Amino acid sequence: MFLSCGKVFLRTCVAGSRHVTGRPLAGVCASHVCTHSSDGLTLRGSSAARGFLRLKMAQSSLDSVRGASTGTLVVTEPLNFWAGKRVKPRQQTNPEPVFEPATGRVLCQLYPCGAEEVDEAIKSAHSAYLQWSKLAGTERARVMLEAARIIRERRDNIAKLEVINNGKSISEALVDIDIAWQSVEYYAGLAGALAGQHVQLPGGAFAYTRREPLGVCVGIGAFNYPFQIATWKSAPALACGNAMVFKPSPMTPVTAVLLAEIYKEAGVPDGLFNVVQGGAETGSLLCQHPMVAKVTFTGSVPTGKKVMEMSSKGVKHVTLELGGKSPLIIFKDGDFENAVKGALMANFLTQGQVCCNGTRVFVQRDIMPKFLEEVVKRTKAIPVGDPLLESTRMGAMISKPQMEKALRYVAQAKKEGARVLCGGEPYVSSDPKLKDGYFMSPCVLDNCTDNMTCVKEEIFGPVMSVLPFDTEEEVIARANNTTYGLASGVFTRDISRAHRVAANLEAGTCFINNYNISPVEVPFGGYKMSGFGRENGQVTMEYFSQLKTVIVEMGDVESVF
Ligand SMILES: NC(=O)c1ccc[n+]([C@@H]2O[C@H](COP(=O)([O-])OP(=O)(O)OC[C@H]3O[C@@H](n4cnc5c(N)ncnc54)[C@H](O)[C@@H]3O)[C@@H](O)[C@H]2O)c1
Ligand SMILES: C[N+](C)(C)CCCC=O
Repeated sequence: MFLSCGKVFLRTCVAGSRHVTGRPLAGVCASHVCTHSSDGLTLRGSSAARGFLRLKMAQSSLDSVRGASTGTLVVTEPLNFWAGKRVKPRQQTNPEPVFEPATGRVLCQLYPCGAEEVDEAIKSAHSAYLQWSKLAGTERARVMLEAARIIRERRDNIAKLEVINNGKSISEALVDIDIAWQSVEYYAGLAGALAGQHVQLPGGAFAYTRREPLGVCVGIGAFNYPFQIATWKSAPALACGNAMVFKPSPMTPVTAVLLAEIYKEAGVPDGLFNVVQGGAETGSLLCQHPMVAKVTFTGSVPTGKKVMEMSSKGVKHVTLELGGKSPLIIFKDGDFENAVKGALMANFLTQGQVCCNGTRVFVQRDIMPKFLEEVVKRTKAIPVGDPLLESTRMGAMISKPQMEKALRYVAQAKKEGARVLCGGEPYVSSDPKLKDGYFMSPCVLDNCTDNMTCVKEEIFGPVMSVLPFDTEEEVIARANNTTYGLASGVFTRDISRAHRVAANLEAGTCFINNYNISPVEVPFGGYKMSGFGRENGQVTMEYFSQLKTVIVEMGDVESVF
C-alpha cells in the first residue's frame, strides 16, 4: 500500500509537465507522493541470482518495479484482465517474445487471445455495462476520481515500467502518466455534466433528448504511448457509462493491465475495463464481435482502414487516430529561440515515434543558415542512452525493425539528394548492457524537396526534414500537399498571420508558437487520412454516447385514418 502525504498542489507543481496552467487543482502533489510500501520494497524471485527480478504484478509488484534497473526485469504474471481479475492465457503455445528496447532482452512472452477469450472479455464487459450505465454521472465520477488519484500515487512506478517496455526516457514517461491521470480526472468532471435538451412543441407537447452510452466499446492502442492511450480511450468511454475491452500493442503489453487493476481498486464493477492481449488476429476478432458497439483505434493508416472496414460490417461507431506527416512552419519574424526549441519538440519526443510530429520543418529562407546551425548543435547535444537515467532525453526505439526502417529512410533520403547534417546512424552506447538496444542518433536532413520519400512518408523515427520557403501562400500550399492531416504548427510574431495560417492548414490541430503539447481539455484528432473522431476535450463525450429523442404528447392523437 502506498501512503500519501496529502499535500495540496497547483498544476504547476507536476514535475516536468508541459501542461502548466497555474490553475489551482485540489489533489496530491505528484512530487510529494510518499512511496512507502506497507511491506517494504519486495524484490522477489528465484532468478534474482541471475540478476533478474521476477515481477509479481499484483499491487505489491509495482514496488518491485521501483527496484528494477534497465536489463533486470522479467514479467511473468498474466497480462489479460477481465471479469475483475488477471486471466491466464488459455493456450500457452506459440508465444511471441516482447522485448525491452534498451537492451534487446526478452521482457515477457505474449500469448495472443483467441475467439473464446475475446468472447469472454466482451461478455464480461457487457454485464458490467448493464450496472455501470445505470449510475448517475456523479456516481461514476466519484469512482473515476479515485482511479485518477491512484494513478497519480503510483505514477513513478507505472512510468518506470512503461520505460522498460517502451524504451522512451523516464523524463517523458512521467509526463505521459501525468497526462493519463489528468485525462481520467477531466472526464470524471464531465461525467455529471452529460445532459440532454428540453424542446417545447405546439399544443403543450414537448420533447427531450437523452445522452445515452453506446455499450461495449473496444479500444485498440499503438505502441508509442501505451498507458496514456489506454486512459485517453477509457476515460471518456467510462464517463459516458460504457464498458471497454482494450487491446494494447503486442509490443507494449505490460502497463494496460495496471490500469485495469486501478479501475477495479477504485470501485468499477468487475468487467468494466478489460484487457485482452494479441496482435492483428485478436484485434480483428474484437472489431467483428457482434456485441461491440464502437471501436476506437490508434495506429497506422493501413491498419485503420482495415479496422474501419471490419467495423462497417456491424455498422459500429468508429474513431480513428492515425498517422501523420505534419508541417511546422517557421517564419523569419518568429521568436528564434522558441522556434528552435519547437522544432526539437516537434521531432524528437519518444525517439520520433509520435503521430503528430512536425517532421516537415519549413523554414523561411532568410533564417535557414542560422536555424540549421542552431538546430544541429542542439540535436547533437541530445543525451541518448539508458532511458531510466534522469539525464537521458532520448531512449531506444520500439523494435529493431522499426529502427532499421528509420535508418533505411535516411539512406534513401541521401540517395534522393538530401544532406545528413547530423545523426541518422545506429547509436552505440559505451554502457555494455545497452549494446543490443535499438538506439539511433537523432537526425537532421537538409537540402530536402517536397517530392522526396523522407518528406512524403511517415518515418516514425527521429528524423527531421528541413525545407526552405519564401512566401506564406507558397508554404501553405506545400504544407497541405499531403494525404495526412493530423497536426501542424506555425512560429510567427505576426498575430494576423498566425491565425490566417492556422485557418488555412488542413489539419486537426495547429500549434501557434509551440509544438506537441496536449492538454486533456482540448480535442485531438485528424483531418484527411489521419482519421476522424476526437480524443480529449468535451467533444469526445459525443463520440462515446448516442442521442435519444423522447417525444411526449399531452393531448389526443390526431389520426389521419
Ligand atoms: N493519431 C493518433 O492519435 C496516433 C497516436 C499514436 C500513434 N499513431 C499512429 O500509429 C502508428 C504507429 O503505431 P503502431 O505501429 O502500433 O500501429 P499499427 O497500426 O501497426 O498497430 C496499432 C494497433 O493495431 C493492432 N492491429 C494490427 N492489425 C490489426 C487488425 N487487422 N485489426 C485490428 N487491430 C489490428 C495492433 O496490434 C496494434 O494494437 C503510426 O502511424 C502513428 O502515427 C497515431
Ligand atoms: C502527447 N503527444 C506528444 C501530443 C502525443 C499524442 C499521441 C501521438 O502519438
